[in-house]
Amino acid sequence: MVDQLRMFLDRVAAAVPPPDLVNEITKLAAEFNARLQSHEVAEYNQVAGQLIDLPGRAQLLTPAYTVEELDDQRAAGHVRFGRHHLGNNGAVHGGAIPLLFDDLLGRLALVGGRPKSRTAYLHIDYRSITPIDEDLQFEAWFEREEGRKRVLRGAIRHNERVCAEAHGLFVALRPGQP
Ligand SMILES: CCCCCCCCCCCC(=O)SCCNC(=O)CCNC(=O)[C@H](O)C(C)(C)COP(=O)(O)OP(=O)(O)OC[C@H]1O[C@@H](n2cnc3c(N)ncnc32)[C@H](O)[C@@H]1OP(=O)(O)O
Repeated sequence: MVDQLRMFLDRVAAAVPPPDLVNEITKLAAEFNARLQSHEVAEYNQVAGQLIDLPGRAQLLTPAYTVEELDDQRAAGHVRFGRHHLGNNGAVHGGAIPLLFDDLLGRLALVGGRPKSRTAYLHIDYRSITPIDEDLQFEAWFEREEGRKRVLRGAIRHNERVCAEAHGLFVALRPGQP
């Protein structure tokens, strides 16, 4: 379902459908929404975002990324941004790139039994165009840990070319801290 929804977003972004088809699809989408509404659960019971083996852990906000290597210091894998992530001229929207890094670095910050943390800052350097509809490689790693502070870095590459780099501080939450 999540794969189809991601594809739907890409199709909506790319298509210029005739009015009849727009009306038909709007009705179908309204029906899907109504059917799902009756199955809504509280945040802590939802599965979207918890399905760690699915691309982007089935979190629709996040680009579909797949972790292929993971230990308690480093993660690596690939990501593909779709048409609905387009900024312009074939380049990924500048706001979609921090989404990937926040999720990826935030996830690595948890590995190895570390307590939950929240992003205190996330700095992105846009080094070159990040293309949509291409398989891109990413890497994330720990720079250092000082008490509750975890400083992580990341990079996205298209083949050998660096597209974007990230530098983030994640602060481990105290017990009971939201
Ligand atoms: C299957 C599931 C997978 C799950 C995989 C899930 C991955 C998703 C990850 C997503 C993560 C997010 O997006 S989280 C959402 C976005 N972030 C937020 O909403 C956070 C909002 N901010 C906060 O809640 C707070 O400011 C905190 C928690 C970040 C920090 O507050 P605090 O706990 O009171 O700590 P505080 O004493 O202020 O700071 C602790 C230390 O960090 C330093 N520090 C704090 N903020 C900063 C800062 N911006 N820049 C520099 N340094 C800072 C302080 O100087 C201090 O250093 P020293 O004096 O000790 O040296």
